[in-house]
Amino acid sequence: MTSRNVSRYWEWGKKIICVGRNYADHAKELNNVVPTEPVLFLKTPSAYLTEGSPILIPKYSNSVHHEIELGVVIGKGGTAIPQSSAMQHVAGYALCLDMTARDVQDDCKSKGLPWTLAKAFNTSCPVSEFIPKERIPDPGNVKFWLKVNGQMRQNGCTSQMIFSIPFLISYISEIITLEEGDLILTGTPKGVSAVQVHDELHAGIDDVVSMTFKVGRR
Ligand SMILES: CC(=O)CC(=O)C(=O)O
Ligand SMILES: [Mg+2]
Repeated sequence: MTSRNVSRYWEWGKKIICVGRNYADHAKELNNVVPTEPVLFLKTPSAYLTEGSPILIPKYSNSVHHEIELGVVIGKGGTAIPQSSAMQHVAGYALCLDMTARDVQDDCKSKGLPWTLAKAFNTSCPVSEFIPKERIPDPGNVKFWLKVNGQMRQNGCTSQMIFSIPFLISYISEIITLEEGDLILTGTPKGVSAVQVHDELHAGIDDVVSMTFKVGRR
């Protein structure tokens, strides 16, 4: 049997589970209530994008926002994982973008409709190279940033998260069985804003990883 390499998890077609409103400063900038339970939504595997290909703004949106987030790559699956052993299920991390058609999301919210069109379109989940777990010894204190055309737009730290990574793994796995190769996007800090065609998005975790993506249109 050939063994698969988790560092190329995006080729496996597993789940992308996203946590929304996990940073109070971002919830407030969009006039959303700060949650007392995690807000979850999904992206499909066709949302994955790796460096070298452009983020494509869908035809039906005029306002696609960047949301820079820390992603957690699951290495060992499980259901109802206790918080105390949750980190044993992590293979590594990725810096991720949760590209969001904000105009469509606002419309869905006002009509009480799901966010699929706003969140799960093709290329809506650009990811960095895989970051092995050992390279981030304290995932509760990771500083990350995003620049658009050289200008700092988002600058956050996972210490600001409302729900910690072990809590999220435990909470999600009570509802949805986690599998090897799944990716959890842990939410974005404040500073989200619209991108334009030809913009260059450059993001990083200092001394760990950086990534660059151009923006195009379908
Ligand atoms: C309002 C949102 O789009 C929630 C979200 O994705 C987040 O990261 O927060
Ligand atoms: Mg997000």
